[in-house]
Amino acid sequence: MELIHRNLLIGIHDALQETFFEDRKYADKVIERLLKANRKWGSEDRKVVSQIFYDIIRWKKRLEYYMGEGAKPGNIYKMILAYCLWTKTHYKKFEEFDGIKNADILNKLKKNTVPTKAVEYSIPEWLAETLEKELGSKWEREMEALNEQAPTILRANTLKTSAKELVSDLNDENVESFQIRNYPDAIQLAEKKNVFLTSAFKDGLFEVQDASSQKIGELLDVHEGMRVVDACAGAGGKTLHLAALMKNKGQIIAMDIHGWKLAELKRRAKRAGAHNIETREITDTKVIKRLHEKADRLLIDAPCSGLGVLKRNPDSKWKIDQDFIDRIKKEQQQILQDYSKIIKKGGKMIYATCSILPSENNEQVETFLKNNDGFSLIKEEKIMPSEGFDGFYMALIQRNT
Ligand SMILES: C[S@@+](CC[C@H](N)C(=O)[O-])C[C@H]1O[C@@H](n2cnc3c(N)ncnc32)[C@H](O)[C@@H]1O
Repeated sequence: MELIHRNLLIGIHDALQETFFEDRKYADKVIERLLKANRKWGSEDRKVVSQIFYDIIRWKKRLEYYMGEGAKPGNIYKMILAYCLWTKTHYKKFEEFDGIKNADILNKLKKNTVPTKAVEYSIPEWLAETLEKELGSKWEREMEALNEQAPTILRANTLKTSAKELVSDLNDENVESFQIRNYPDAIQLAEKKNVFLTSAFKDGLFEVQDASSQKIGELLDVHEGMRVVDACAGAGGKTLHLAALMKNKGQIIAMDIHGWKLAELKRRAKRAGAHNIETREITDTKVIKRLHEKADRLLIDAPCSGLGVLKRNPDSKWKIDQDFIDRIKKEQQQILQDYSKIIKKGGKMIYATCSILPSENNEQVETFLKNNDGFSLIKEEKIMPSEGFDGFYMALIQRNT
């Protein structure tokens, strides 16, 4: 890789500044805006900018060690230089690098050791402790996988097409992809491309959705004509999958505490041709109470630490802390308690997260089942990032009485 154009360097710098130091600025949105504002950059330039931007976010703590100081608004060019030296990225001697002592960085690199596991895997010290406590020695394998780039996976919208047809349609638009064994509607891109520009996307033939996430819809065992509640629907990644699995028949009630996410869901549903979705913002407890014992199926895709999807959102490891995880765990148990009442007797629900911590996953389900003897576990699945796709947990639970 080469970093030889000054405007790309400045772009990467500004995007990192925003992501690291501004509140509520998320890497995916920051890079999207940067690339949109620079339409004249060619596809190779875009690739270089995205890769260096995401790699530096991923490896921030390790780079801070090589720099000999923590990241701050005044030293991000030094961090970019440390990255170029570490990864042997070819760069020009830009004026922005003037005055930075290469030798100090190179000396650290030459030692070829790092002081702690947290530096090695580039995560906060508290997170290394939490991962070790919860996963034992296998946490290192998972963190190694989480520091890789995620593949781009699409879900063919079976209301309009099939995975096989989608591969062929995308091929006609110069996007190479292939089907994935054991994931009936998933296809993987051969290389990163902006698929949102394709007519296949505009025609609603697919959604970007990781392969692990696609397993959740399938596990819920929905059928045409059922009433299904998606209680934490967000912008509807899984709702749209459920609509396709139900062949647009029956009713899906998609809920969330954030109305703006549901508005985005509606836009996506229109593009996908999904007509059986109704959205309801959760403004008070009555919204839930009205649905008690009304649903055949319930999906709780709970808010979580997001530690299973760090490949995709590496900045979140710098934005969360142990307090956040402790708080979210309390919410997860409360959501399970309150929302499980929505299922009819004999109905089923899924509790899912994109976390790899047992305390957010099976331990939550164990606590719930201990306190609610009318429910029983049918099946659970833990997908770890080292298996290739995102880390996810899902438990299928039946309401008996
Ligand atoms: C993991 S995300 C959902 C992702 C979504 N299901 C998808 O597939 O795209 C969790 C969602 O739960 C929502 N949420 C947080 N607290 C909630 C609560 N108490 N009740 C319902 N939704 C909640 C968040 O706004 C967020 O959209």
